[in-house]
Amino acid sequence: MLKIAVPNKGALAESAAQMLTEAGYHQRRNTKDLVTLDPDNDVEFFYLRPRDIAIYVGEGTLDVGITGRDLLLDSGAKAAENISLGFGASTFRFAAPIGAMSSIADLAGSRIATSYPGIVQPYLAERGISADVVRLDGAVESSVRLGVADAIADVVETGSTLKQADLEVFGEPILSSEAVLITRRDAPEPEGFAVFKRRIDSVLVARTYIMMDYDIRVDQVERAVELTPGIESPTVSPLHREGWVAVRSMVPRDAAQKVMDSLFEIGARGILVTDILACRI
Ligand SMILES: Nc1ncnc2c1ncn2[C@@H]1O[C@H](COP(=O)(O)OP(=O)(O)OP(=O)(O)O)[C@@H](O)[C@H]1O
Ligand SMILES: O=P(O)(O)OC[C@H]1O[C@H](OP(=O)(O)OP(=O)(O)O)[C@H](O)[C@@H]1O
Ligand SMILES: [Mg+2]
Repeated sequence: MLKIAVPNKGALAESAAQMLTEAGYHQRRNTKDLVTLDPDNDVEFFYLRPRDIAIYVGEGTLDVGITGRDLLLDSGAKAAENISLGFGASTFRFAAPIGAMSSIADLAGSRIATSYPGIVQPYLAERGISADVVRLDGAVESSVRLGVADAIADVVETGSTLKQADLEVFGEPILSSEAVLITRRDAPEPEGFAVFKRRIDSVLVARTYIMMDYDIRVDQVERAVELTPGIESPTVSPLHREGWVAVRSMVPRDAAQKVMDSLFEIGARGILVTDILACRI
């Protein structure tokens, strides 16, 4: 049975559970549940702190995990990223009081508060910057005002927490993070992982693409198909009306409106877009 670690709370928990539900897995009913068995799919889910998930997977106690790329790197665990999951996006950045620092060289000799010393320490060492890293559990933005640090390195999503603390980012982003699927590094693929991965891949495809149907004159099919090449190749079916065909093709969701405009301009009619609920590509 495949053992899968899922964030029990925090920024990634809800989206992870949603993705697993879309992939056809049974998720816990109560947010206090620690474990859920899904015997129909031969998997077991363990709800853990996102920060601890890479440790369990790296040790081989659990086969697969969903966590943040930043948490994976910070842990130093023997786990590797398998697929990025397209949610929980954030950047990891240095910040300091407005006007105080403008490049990472300004960090030399300073105190830097962070919950991610496993990322910050090697980052500074590689650049030959010597600074004191102060490890805090959370609410790192308050540390400068409270006098325990001169700068911070933390997760930034909207930037509103930094703003509230009168801090501003400086230097290049240390890292771009998002939720990732992880497995043990340098280990054989766990039994059942291929099916699990295919199901997750399918959710990603179903979210990224829509299905587009339209009718077009035969003499315009080649131009239309260039606009909607699909993944393999579009389906072209005859229509009862002489000289016309029906085309069905998958189109990236974010391009759908533009593609419809272009199709309409070359004479396509009855252009319909539908969501893909599930798929195997
Ligand atoms: N707005 C956000 N705030 C915090 N983390 C975010 C945000 N957006 C995405 N993430 C990602 O979520 C993960 C951190 O999750 P979470 O905040 O639950 O962990 P934590 O900070 O260690 O735990 P907690 O906040 O419960 O103490 C990281 O991978 C981070 O990049
Ligand atoms: O850029 P923003 O949209 O403001 O989001 C980033 C903030 O959110 C997170 O904190 P979280 O709520 O996880 O609390 P924590 O600091 O206690 O972990 C993160 O640590 C930042 O503080
Ligand atoms: Mg947090």
